[in-house]
Parts: sequence; C-alpha cells; structure tokens
Amino acid sequence: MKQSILVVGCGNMGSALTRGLCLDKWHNKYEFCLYDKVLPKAIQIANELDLSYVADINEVKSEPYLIFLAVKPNQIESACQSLSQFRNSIFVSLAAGVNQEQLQKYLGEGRPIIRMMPNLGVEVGEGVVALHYNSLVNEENREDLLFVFSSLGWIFEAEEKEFDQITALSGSGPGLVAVFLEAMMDAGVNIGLPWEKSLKMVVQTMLGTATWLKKKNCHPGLLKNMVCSPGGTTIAGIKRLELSGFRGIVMDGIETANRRAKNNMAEE
Ligand SMILES: NC(=O)C1=CN([C@@H]2O[C@H](COP(=O)(O)OP(=O)(O)OC[C@H]3O[C@@H](n4cnc5c(N)ncnc54)[C@H](OP(=O)(O)O)[C@@H]3O)[C@@H](O)[C@H]2O)C=CC1
Ligand SMILES: O=C(O)[C@@H]1CCC=N1
Repeated sequence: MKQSILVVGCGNMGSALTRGLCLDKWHNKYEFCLYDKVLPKAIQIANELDLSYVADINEVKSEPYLIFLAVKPNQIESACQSLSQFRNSIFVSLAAGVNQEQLQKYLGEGRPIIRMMPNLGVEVGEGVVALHYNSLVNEENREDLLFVFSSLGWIFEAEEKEFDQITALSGSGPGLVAVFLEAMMDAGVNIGLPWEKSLKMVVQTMLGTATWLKKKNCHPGLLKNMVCSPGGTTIAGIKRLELSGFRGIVMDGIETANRRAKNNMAEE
C-alpha cells in the first residue's frame, strides 16, 4: 500500500504547495489526500491534480506518513487537536510565527515535527523553503523528505532562531516584490504604455535580472553599475528613488514583517 500525504488547509499556500509537490512524477509514489474545512477548496485542487479529498478529517482511515498543516497561525492549535489520533505521522507546519515548542504543545509529546517556511514560488518549482526538524525526525526520514520536497525549489535547513527573519524576507518576499512590480507597471502606464505590455516588460525584466544574479552569483551593486551609463537615464532614475528613501523604506518593510513574525503575528 502507498504511503499517504495529507494536506490540511487548501488555501493560498496549501494549494501552491500541493501543486509544487505534484510537479515531479515522484508524487505518484504517494497517495495524496486534501482536506479543508471549506470543502470546495479541497475539491478544486483535488480535481485539478487528480488527487483524493475528504469532507471530514475522520474519513482519513490510515495514518498518513506526512501531514502538512497549511492553516492560518491562529487556526493551528485547533487543527492540531483535530489530528491528535495520528500518532506516528510526521507533521509539517507552515505557520508563520509558530515555533516548535508551541507545535509540540498543541500536538502532544513525542511527535516528529518539521517547521517549514515556504514561499509562493513553490507552486512553480522556484520556491525558497526553510526547514527545521525536531529531534524525533530521524536521519532516514530527513533524507526521504528532501526527496519529497525537491520539486519545490531551493530547500535548506535553518536554525529555529532564523525563522522569523526567513518569514519576513522570503516568506513575505513575493508580496513585497509584487507591489514593486505593480508600481513599475503603473509607471509604464504613466509614461504612455498599455498596462498589458508594461506588465510583460516588467515581469521579463525582473526574471532576467534575477536569473542574471543567480547565474553570476554576484552582488546586485555590480549589476546596477553595469546598467548605469555615466550621465545616463538609469542613474537619473536611481537618484530620484534614493532621494525618496527607497532603500530605507524597503528595509523598514522587511523589518516590520520580521517584528510581526517575532511577536507571534500580533500587532506591533
Ligand atoms: N500565503 C503565503 O504566501 C504563505 C503562507 N504561509 C503560512 O501558511 C499558512 C496558510 O496560509 P494561507 O494559505 O495564506 O491561508 P488561507 O487562509 O488562504 O488558507 C487556510 C485554509 O485552511 C482552512 N482551515 C482553517 N482551519 C482548518 C482546519 N482545522 N482544518 C482544515 N482546514 C482549515 C481555512 O478555512 P477558512 O478560510 O474558513 O478559515 C482556509 O481555507 C499560514 O499559517 C501562513 O502563515 C507561509 C508562507 C507563505
Ligand atoms: O503574511 C503572512 O503572514 C504569511 C507568512 C509569510 C507569507 N505570508
């Protein structure tokens, strides 16, 4: 019988993660089962990817190998309580700001738990995925899980104390980048381009810049210098951004997200 993977919560991240896990053919090795208290969300992803779903958690008969907890941080405690019958499953929590100690309290002693911080890029195999294992996830499982997660993008192990920073930078990152891209697109419209054309140019520009930096593995300042001709258009635009405190604003945005993750998602 195939081992099973249960995804609890099929919202933005649960669905992105499931799509990402199914990018590689290996996923046929596992029986996927989706569950969301809003049933149509589970049905939609299950139909799209040809996976199973349950309308009630009690319909899950055999103990899953892996259980993803993809519910909001303030829903994680009750989600854990509803899964307490699965004593041998490995639990993977995606919840921002919820640490291993809290997860263990919600799930009870003796559970193998992984804290994961993914980002939306996992859906297209280009995610950033940080993992922290508790001591009950053994070496054999860790190796097997790296294989399971391999289709999601860049996977790395991190210390727990780094998780709030990772949450702010790469977890929230796609949202901040999207705002920047939207502003670039609007800028294109403002100087007379249709938004569709402007967006296509902006997305391709971002992709090319990110791919260049990834391939060359160098400091972004070097790229910037290569684009800035002396007395040219780029440096004129950058001067205007710097006068507005652009860098400081971006750094402040990430710091604020970090503070919120640290404060357990409470208001600062
Ligand atoms: N969105 C992102 O980019 C990222 C999110 N995360 C983390 O992922 C988690 C999920 O976030 P996101 O997908 O955005 O949230 P969503 O609200 O989009 O999805 C959560 C889903 O789970 C459902 N749900 C709540 N409680 C239960 C339960 N006990 N059993 C089954 N289903 C339940 C919710 O229903 P209802 O709507 O009725 O509450 C909702 O449909 C969060 O903890 C977040 O911190 C981490 C990294 C990135
Ligand atoms: O905004 C949030 O709280 C979640 C966690 C990281 C990205 N989205």
